[in-house]
Amino acid sequence: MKKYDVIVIGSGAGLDILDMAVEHGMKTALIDRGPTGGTCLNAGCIPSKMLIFPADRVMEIREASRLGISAEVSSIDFGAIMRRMHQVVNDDRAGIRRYLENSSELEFYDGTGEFIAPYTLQVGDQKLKAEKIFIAAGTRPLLPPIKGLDTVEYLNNESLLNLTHAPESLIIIGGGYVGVEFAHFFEAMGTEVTVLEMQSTILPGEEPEISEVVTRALGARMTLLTSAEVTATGQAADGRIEVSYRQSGASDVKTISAEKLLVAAGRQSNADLLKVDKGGIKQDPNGFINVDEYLETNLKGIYAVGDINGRELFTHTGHAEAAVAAANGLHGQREKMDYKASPHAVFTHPQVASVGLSQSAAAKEYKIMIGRADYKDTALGTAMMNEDGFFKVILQRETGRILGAHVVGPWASVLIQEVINAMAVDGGLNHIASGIHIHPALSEVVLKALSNAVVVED
Ligand SMILES: Cc1cc2nc3c(=O)[nH]c(=O)nc-3n(C[C@H](O)[C@H](O)[C@H](O)COP(=O)(O)OP(=O)(O)OC[C@H]3O[C@@H](n4cnc5c(N)ncnc54)[C@H](O)[C@@H]3O)c2cc1C
Ligand SMILES: NC(=O)c1ccc[n+]([C@@H]2O[C@H](COP(=O)([O-])OP(=O)(O)OC[C@H]3O[C@@H](n4cnc5c(N)ncnc54)[C@H](O)[C@@H]3O)[C@@H](O)[C@H]2O)c1
Repeated sequence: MKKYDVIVIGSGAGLDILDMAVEHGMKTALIDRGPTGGTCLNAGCIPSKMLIFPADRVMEIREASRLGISAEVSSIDFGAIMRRMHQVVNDDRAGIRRYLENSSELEFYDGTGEFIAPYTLQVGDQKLKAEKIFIAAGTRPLLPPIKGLDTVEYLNNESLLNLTHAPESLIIIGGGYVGVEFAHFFEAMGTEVTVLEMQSTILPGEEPEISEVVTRALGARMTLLTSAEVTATGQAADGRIEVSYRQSGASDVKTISAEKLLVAAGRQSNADLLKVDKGGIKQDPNGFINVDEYLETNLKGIYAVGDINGRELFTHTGHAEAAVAAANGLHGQREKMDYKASPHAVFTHPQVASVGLSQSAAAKEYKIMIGRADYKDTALGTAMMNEDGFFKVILQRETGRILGAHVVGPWASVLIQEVINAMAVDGGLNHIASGIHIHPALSEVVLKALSNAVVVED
């Protein structure tokens, strides 16, 4: 049995904690089954955005005609786009691996860890023990209960990265984050795309008016079927994938087919691979690890951060949680994880970004004011001839504190940042307005939305 001060499981957000433990001279082990660097680097944020950036350029070229520029995409080297993505991912992964394998300050266990008792893990034939354990073992693609799915060759966010040509047609199950980001990418690459979403709208977690804008924009480029639950899949003799779905209210089942199928139906916790139940660690009914506001599990000294605690499945949140868990677990502090200004962005076309409460959630808890400005209300938005983009803020009526903000349109993920910063310090209009805004920049839409805030009657 090898004894450590600290064991970290997972090389995504877990690496932050590993670094801090090593910096403090603690005897530290990392267990990771790979690919090194975790989901974000290998099959999530990085490869998807390496692909979406060229897709955004395709859309700029297609949309240039409304500015009087006549241009068209004459050809796309899909292979080159994929190779560039692999190069970036492989280089980064190799760099992390070199550090893990060569560092004399930590011990790297390259394999699947399993709890065999509280505070005790096994990797292969090695047994490890520590009083401080940080679980950052992430999630994997969820396989929805669809008849026949195990008999067809479907893609997920990992396997699609191995495509060498853009499929002629693609059906995507799920109109959430992964679904709408890859729908944008593949359509821009020339694929005929159909998205099936069982909720009544795509991006069901966003403000309804934001989902509407995205639906209009993507709907002009592809088929979007909402309230459509996929019930069965099969493979036709010619290799095409058949997908059967029922739309709510309809009694008949319809079947469509395509060259490829992408399953983008959510994520499943990796806590089962880690056998956390044998370690006495409690999970919720969906298998995510229960943590308190300090990110500690039911066992003292064992923390769970990132996707595996099921709170928010975003890289930036995982890193913020890692900082809190490290402060508590390594430095003996009592810091609570604060999600109030935890944002997200969806890199589809148009981009979506959001932070804090939705309008309906805010109205349940507070008396509110709403401010909205369209991109076209600003000089640059007018120059861009942007018709649909807007920025919405939700304020607490009595205090003017920002409770939430929601954006759809170009650079949404960047525009929202100043609101995130203001929210992090419980700020309002004054926090945003105290900085002079460059004219004529798109950031004026943020200031305009806040200045337009009006009382919403209960
Ligand atoms: C297609 C896609 C695009 C995304 N885009 C974005 C984005 O743009 N922005 C954003 O913020 N988020 C994005 N996300 C979400 C983001 O990737 C995740 O929230 C983040 O990677 C989770 O990090 P983590 O450290 O919790 O887990 P992971 O990065 O998944 O790391 C877990 C590690 O633990 C290892 N592991 C698991 N079980 C064991 C075990 N038993 N023993 C040893 N090792 C184990 C795994 O192999 C893995 O290396 C995206 C996700 C997907 C799927
Ligand atoms: N830009 C980003 O930050 C980003 C990008 C991609 C993924 N992510 C993270 O990864 C997570 C997983 O993404 P995701 O898109 O796989 O999950 P998701 O939960 O966002 O969306 C899955 C969708 O699939 C639908 N669905 C499930 N079963 C279905 C069926 N049988 N028929 C039709 N529709 C069905 C669900 O209703 C849901 O809307 C996200 O929640 C997010 O946290 C983040």
